[in-house]
Amino acid sequence: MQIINFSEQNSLISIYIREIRDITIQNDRLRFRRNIERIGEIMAYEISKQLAYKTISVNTPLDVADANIPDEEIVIATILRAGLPFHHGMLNYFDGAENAFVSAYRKYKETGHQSFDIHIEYIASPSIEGKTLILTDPMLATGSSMELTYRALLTKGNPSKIHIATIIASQQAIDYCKMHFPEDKTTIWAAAIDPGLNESSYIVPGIGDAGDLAYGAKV
Ligand SMILES: O=P(O)(O)OC[C@H]1O[C@H](OP(=O)(O)OP(=O)(O)O)[C@H](O)[C@@H]1O
Ligand SMILES: O=c1cc[nH]c(=O)[nH]1
Ligand SMILES: [Mg+2]
Repeated sequence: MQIINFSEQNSLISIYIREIRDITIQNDRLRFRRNIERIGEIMAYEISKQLAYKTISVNTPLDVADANIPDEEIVIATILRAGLPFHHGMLNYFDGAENAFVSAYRKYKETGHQSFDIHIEYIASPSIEGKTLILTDPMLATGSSMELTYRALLTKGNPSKIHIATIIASQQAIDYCKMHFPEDKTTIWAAAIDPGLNESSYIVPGIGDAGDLAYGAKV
């Protein structure tokens, strides 16, 4: 399984990650969502370099030219709700992709946010049989939401390739995904990989609650 950690090299992504993390900047929701979207755009471009391509002919006003276009059918899947701006960024670049949406959220069992189950209640997806599945979620904390989403999507077919795209992953979630996704056809793309999780399974240092930062607190 290939793991690509963008924080190992400096790029524009470092600026956007800084703004997403910084408590003096991250509460500007418009900027927060747009930064996530921008990372989605850059990541889509990086993923596009790993696709298979075929050559077609196009008629220009003057002659015929060769053009290389992806030879893979792409489905971009996201996990509601924090995944939406990230998904949108990917879709800005893979504008011809099909789309899948899965709701996975933490249902806390008690106050104190210590103990929770992950609930999946909604899935809207095309067939993913033989296609390239890009799973997008800005936070990969324990990795459970990503795994359960993947399992839910397997009811729609077996993808030929899987790209897990995230903004911040914990090292624990990377190790978890290595155990629960097919080794030979999965690549993980992370803008940053953080060392820890706190007792509420939030990534440390992380960013806080991505869904709340993007869309406001929920009750
Ligand atoms: O790796 P995990 O431990 O499963 O945690 C990560 C999940 O938590 C966040 O969603 P959240 O449950 O906060 O829902 P929200 O998008 O509605 O805020 C995030 O977007 C992931 O889906
Ligand atoms: O750190 C975390 C973990 C789960 N969900 C988030 O939004 N942030
Ligand atoms: Mg949340």
